[in-house]
Amino acid sequence: MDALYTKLKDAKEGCHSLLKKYLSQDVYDNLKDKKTGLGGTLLDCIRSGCENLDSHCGVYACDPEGYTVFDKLLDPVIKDYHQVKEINHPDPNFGDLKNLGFGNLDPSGEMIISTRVRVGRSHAGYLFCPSVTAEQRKEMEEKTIKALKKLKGDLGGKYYSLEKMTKEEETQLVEDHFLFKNDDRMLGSAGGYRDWPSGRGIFHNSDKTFLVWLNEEDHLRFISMQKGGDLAQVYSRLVTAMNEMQDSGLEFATKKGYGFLTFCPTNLGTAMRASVHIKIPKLSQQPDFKDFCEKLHLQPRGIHGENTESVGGVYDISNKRRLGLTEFEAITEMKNGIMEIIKREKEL
Ligand SMILES: Nc1ncnc2c1ncn2[C@@H]1O[C@H](COP(=O)(O)OP(=O)(O)OP(=O)(O)O)[C@@H](O)[C@H]1O
Ligand SMILES: NC(=[NH2+])NCCC[C@H](N)C(=O)O
Repeated sequence: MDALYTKLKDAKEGCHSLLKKYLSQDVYDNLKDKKTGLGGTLLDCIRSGCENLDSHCGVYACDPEGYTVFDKLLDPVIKDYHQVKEINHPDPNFGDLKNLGFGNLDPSGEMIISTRVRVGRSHAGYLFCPSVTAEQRKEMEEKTIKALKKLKGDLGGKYYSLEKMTKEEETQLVEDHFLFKNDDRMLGSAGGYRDWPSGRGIFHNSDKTFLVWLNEEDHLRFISMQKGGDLAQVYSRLVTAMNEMQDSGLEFATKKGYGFLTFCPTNLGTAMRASVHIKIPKLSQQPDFKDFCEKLHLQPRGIHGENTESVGGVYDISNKRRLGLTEFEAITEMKNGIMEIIKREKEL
């Protein structure tokens, strides 16, 4: 670990990660011999950011308790990413579904191709990617399948194990933006693809508007998505599903003031990312495009996921902050930002 830390410390050009910013020699010395009750180490938290100097965040939590044991590093990273002065995340509040104050963000259907809202969740008491075992992943898979079987009506569906899927089925699901893949070098170096594809899979309803990812970056990702810009419908479906999951017997990892615990500190709190795939050929060419998004607390991505390129002026634009505000505030921040994006594109 000392050699990795030296590599990070010596890095200059091209290394702007939050890990580099906050892992001072003092913090390093203070944390280097600590361990969580489950055996999680500082190395588990920092390996990816040291091996990938172009990381943005560069830190992961070894396990839920990592957020306490390694708080001297993780707390400043969390405050910086989510732009909060204190870590004091509110209780969940998804708002009043009958009175959300938004509907379809693009009724003409000219700009928004599709809308997606996801939340991450971790099973309480389990390790995260760097050290979870294949047996534990299988155990979590079984528990999750049992819980998902209780979903009824439009949310009900089937589980597809990655181990049993054909290569063609897998490729098609990835192409259609439904399924994850194993090509994120930052997640890979954090241990995200150990024992691949064992214990991984996807649950979805027949329309593929409600999906659950098992044992990708987080133990669980719950996703609602559909074509077009009807954010109210997509969000309401996710909230309904999450309400049903409360009675499903699954116990999610949380920490007071931090909300729902996830592997990456950028996802903590609501663990919610609400995105649209939107055509913005003019705005995306403006020199201030990134700053414009940043000011609206939005994050632009390419359309095949994080760290991919845009295709034909279509971008994935989502809320950047997930901690320090309620789910309803986060979705409203995203909605307001997307309305500004649409307005500016139309003016150009
Ligand atoms: N609005 C959207 N419409 C259709 N597909 C989407 C939309 N937003 C994201 N996707 C697809 O979801 C998949 C996952 O994307 P990505 O990994 O960037 O985000 P994520 O699942 O929210 O996780 P993370 O933020 O941890 O990377 C990709 O295939 C991406 O194209
Ligand atoms: N999928 C995520 N957790 N994305 C956030 C950042 C991921 C990566 N470790 C980085 O620092 O750039």
